[in-house]
Amino acid sequence: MILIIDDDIAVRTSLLLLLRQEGLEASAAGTPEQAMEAISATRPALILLDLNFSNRTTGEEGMALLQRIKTYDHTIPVILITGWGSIELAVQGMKLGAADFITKPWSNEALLQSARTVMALQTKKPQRGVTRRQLDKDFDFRQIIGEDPAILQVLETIGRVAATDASVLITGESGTGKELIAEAIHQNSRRKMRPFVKVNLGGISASLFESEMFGHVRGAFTDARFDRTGRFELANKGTIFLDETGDLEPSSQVKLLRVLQDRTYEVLGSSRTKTVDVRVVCATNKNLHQMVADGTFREDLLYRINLITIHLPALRDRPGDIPLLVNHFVRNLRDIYNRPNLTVSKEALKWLQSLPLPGNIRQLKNLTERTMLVHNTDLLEIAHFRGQLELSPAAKGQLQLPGVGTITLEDLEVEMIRKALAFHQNKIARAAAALGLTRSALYRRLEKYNIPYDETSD
Ligand SMILES: Nc1ncnc2c1ncn2[C@@H]1O[C@H](COP(=O)(O)OP(=O)(O)OP(=O)(O)O)[C@@H](O)[C@H]1O
Repeated sequence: MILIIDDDIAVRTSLLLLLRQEGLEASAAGTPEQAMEAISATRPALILLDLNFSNRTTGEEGMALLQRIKTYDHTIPVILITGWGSIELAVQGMKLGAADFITKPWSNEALLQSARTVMALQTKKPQRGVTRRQLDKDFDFRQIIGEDPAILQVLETIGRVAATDASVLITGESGTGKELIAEAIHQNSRRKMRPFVKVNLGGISASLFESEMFGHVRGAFTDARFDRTGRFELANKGTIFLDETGDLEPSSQVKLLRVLQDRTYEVLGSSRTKTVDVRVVCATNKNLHQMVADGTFREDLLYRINLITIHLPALRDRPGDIPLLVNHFVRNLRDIYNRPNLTVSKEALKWLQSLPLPGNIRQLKNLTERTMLVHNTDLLEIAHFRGQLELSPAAKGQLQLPGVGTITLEDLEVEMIRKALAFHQNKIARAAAALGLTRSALYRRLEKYNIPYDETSD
């Protein structure tokens, strides 16, 4: 049962009608007392709460009621209804544990989508300790290689939320697989036969945002010689993947918020309002919470896009997956380049695990491909990879040497050895591999420079 709480009888009636028409059971309360009574009589599956309760528009009463509900039973999901002008109230409510918010005047599609999503998510509880085998039985994750517990948890979340329309925010460093995960969400959803439209928001200037996203009609502006279909229309019924969300300029953020809020937009140069039915998946390698604190990203937009957040670990935090990934890339390369006997030595796989790989999976993939293209041998060894790593732009870009005369070569060597030991938690073999030395060569230097080390760690 869905409980509608609003003191305005017109709102109560129209919401009751809307929900019942959709076959959803609903009842309504007009005062906080009635609401609490109804909640204690039957636990609702969802509450729709108008924050601008009573004639006062401060939202105080609504907020107090939200708090009462959450204290009584924090597991009941609450969707807030607020005026567009009082969106900060909704943000405050989200912090108090509301599941979502919609703005008045609401669009019926947006409201129903939100209500269904929130209720669907309620029925699916996170599972701990799922195995890769279990996940592969239930979902299609063929493209995603990985068995690290952090990745399995990511896959568990995707599996759980894919079937709902929940907006998903994917965070993680560059090259960790955000786009691949976005595709997997789409592939495992009921929208999979419909379009998956990727938009790089970082590449769209504020002046072009509307025409790119919503389209334009001929003559809408000087250069508009033809009609243009916007990305939202292309993605209708499917999924829109908004990459580099953190790079969106402030004036575009508010336009995006509007369409995500109401599921409606206007094509540039036309006064007709269009409705869109999309699932939204966003990705960024920026820290949006920090950006909100700095005032460069809208807090209401953040709440709108991150009903579910998925964080992808850096590759260096899941070194166990490196051999699996390399072998997967090699399998593909065998077919692509017709090198059926291509393999990577065990030692090389181990050595690759010791690299910091700031470019993550993309860097590993490129490194494997480059190494295999340059060396016409079937067995790829450490030396083959090392040569290519030194050439890698990621490694070169990182290298910032101190000024000439400020440090001796010996000092630099000592610093680098210490850094490698710290990075690999004093594991001599790993530190040596990362430095391009044999273990005995590293031991010699440790003795020479009097650097303390743990003999038992090797
Ligand atoms: N788990 C994985 N298994 C196999 N391949 C992967 C995996 N994760 C990423 N890749 C591959 O690594 C490359 C980079 O992945 P992707 O483009 O999804 O990263 P990203 O996080 O979106 O990067 P960016 O932030 O730079 O856009 C792609 O070629 C992708 O296919």
